[in-house]
Amino acid sequence: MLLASLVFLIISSIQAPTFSTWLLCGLGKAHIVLLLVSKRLSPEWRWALTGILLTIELTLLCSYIMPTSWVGHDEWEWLYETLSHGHFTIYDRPPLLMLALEVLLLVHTFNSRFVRLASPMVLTMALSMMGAQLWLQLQTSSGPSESISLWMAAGLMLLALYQTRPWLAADHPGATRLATVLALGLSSTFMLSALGYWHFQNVQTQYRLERTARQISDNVLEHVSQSLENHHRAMSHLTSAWSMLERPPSQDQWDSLAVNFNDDFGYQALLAFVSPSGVITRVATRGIPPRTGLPFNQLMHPLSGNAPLSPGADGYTDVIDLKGMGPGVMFYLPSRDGRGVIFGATLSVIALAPLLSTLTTLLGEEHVVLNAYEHGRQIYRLGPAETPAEASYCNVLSLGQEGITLCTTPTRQRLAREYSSMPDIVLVVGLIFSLMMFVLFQLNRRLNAQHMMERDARDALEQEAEQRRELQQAIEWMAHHDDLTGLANRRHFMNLAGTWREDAGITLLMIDLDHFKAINDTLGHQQGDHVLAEVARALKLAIDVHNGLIARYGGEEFMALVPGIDPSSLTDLATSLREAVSGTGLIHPATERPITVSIGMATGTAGALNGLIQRADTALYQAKRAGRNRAVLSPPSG
Ligand SMILES: Nc1nc2c(ncn2[C@@H]2O[C@H](COP(=O)(O)OP(=O)(O)OP(=O)(O)O)[C@@H](O)[C@H]2O)c(=O)[nH]1
Repeated sequence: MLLASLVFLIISSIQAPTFSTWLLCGLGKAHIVLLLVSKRLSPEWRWALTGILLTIELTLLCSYIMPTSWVGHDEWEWLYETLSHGHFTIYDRPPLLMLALEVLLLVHTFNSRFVRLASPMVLTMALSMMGAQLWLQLQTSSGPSESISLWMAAGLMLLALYQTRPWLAADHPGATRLATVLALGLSSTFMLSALGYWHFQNVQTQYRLERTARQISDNVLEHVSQSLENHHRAMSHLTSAWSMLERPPSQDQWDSLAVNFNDDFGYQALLAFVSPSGVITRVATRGIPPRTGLPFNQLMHPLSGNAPLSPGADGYTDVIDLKGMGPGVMFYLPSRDGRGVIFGATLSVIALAPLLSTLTTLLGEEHVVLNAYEHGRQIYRLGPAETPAEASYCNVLSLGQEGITLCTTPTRQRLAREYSSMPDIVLVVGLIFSLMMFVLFQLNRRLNAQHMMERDARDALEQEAEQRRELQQAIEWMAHHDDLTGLANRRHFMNLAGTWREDAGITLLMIDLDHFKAINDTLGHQQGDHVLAEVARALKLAIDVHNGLIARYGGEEFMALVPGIDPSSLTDLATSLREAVSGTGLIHPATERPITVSIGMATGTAGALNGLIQRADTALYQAKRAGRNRAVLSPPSG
């Protein structure tokens, strides 16, 4: 793709009609070569070369968008002509669209992050600019220069495709693509508006220029026509004067009237009085030796076919060669005596060059060039030595029998002055803005995606932490409790009891299910577990009433601790526990009566817990021995 792009640019630069096209192609080729060798270059060199190219392109671009109040056309012209040794003028700049695209593509090579973000928009811009270039060229006349800019546009377009390749190759999930398309749509609308505005303004400028050119041309025509009319009127007066004399003017009369007349009209080459036979009898000349006789007959020669002194008619020639005075026209007005007999005619020769040179100041001020044509043949050129632009406007001047065509063409300087750089500024700013807009959209989308990812990751992390916390709690609970009954285990019980004040009076109870083995044996181990769990739940409820602690001591045996050592309340306590167990509704399979527990109790202080356990255990043993389903209080220790 890169090579194809290079080929297109080489073709266009070989045939480049102007230095600007050649320069633009050259910059494009340098850009491609830079891309080709960039991997072998050190970063410093790459940056330096890119910087040089970019400086040149930006300088060219600035010549479009810098207000002329900052840097005038003359300064730009001087800069370019100096740099290009006179090849290049400010009025022959590279096509703006192509130049803007090339700058974008070059900027595109700078930063890989920017490349990824801006790629789709650069590609869209390349497509739009190529389309716009093509459309503009179809609108205007086609010629070799147009086809060359098409080659150039195609080359730059391929270059843009190449540079957006990483983005095109990347795998985009559907949502991302949709977001990109939306961002592209919005940014492209903005960009196309800028392009549209630019084109509209250019068309307006073109209309304005055509109007101005027509106006200048009309002014020129009016100026010349006015001069000729004045001349003709004056000549009629002169002729009338001879008619009033009813004879040809004497030398004195000629000198007093005709010579002054000749001096008044600077563009008049010769004024003469001609006898009916065609011989010049009186003459006043400007630039032609004041002689009478043959030389002027030569001038008169073309008149012979026109019957110059035909009675009653004013006459004039076509534009003729005035032998050494360039092209010109002869006018002649016959004079008649009182009887209407022509006794001679006044002949005036107007040379075109002096006549049109009266326009020098006007043309110079307006910066236009004047060309005069007769039958399509250029016969005269006047105006500043500046290069004329293509646009010109023509009017026909009635001079002689056929008239001549006067065409005014504004110079390029004039066009440059008429052009406002505002459309170009709007276009370039619009392009940059739409690109930035797209990048911002993309950045925003990325940030959103990143934000969502971060939020998801944070949620997942929090969830995991919560799970860990729950697991930790479960582990801790399991470490401190019996999982079958949910009661504290023996160690936890001991730890909790250790927190009680040592001198607090307490009662320790050892509670054991009666004939539990038989339950297991008869109903099964699972049912035995159920019984254990139900009894534990009932015992806990009963112990909680007394703000005590209860734990599973092991097997079918429970251990409880309640504050207080009052013997009467101990009996109530034991009774409430036994009732709680029988209240579960569980029936012992062997006796077919509610299940029962035996309880051993010991009172003392919390500080002597181990001794209390031992004494309560002994009391429990005694309760079992005494027939079960009862409570025995251990006698107070020693
Ligand atoms: N289902 C079940 N049985 C258990 C569990 N722990 C211990 N046992 C059983 O409990 C029974 C205890 O039996 P013994 O020590 O003979 O006592 P007993 O049958 O209750 O008779 P006395 O205590 O003398 O009234 C044994 O059969 C144990 O297997 C348990 O977690 N689940």
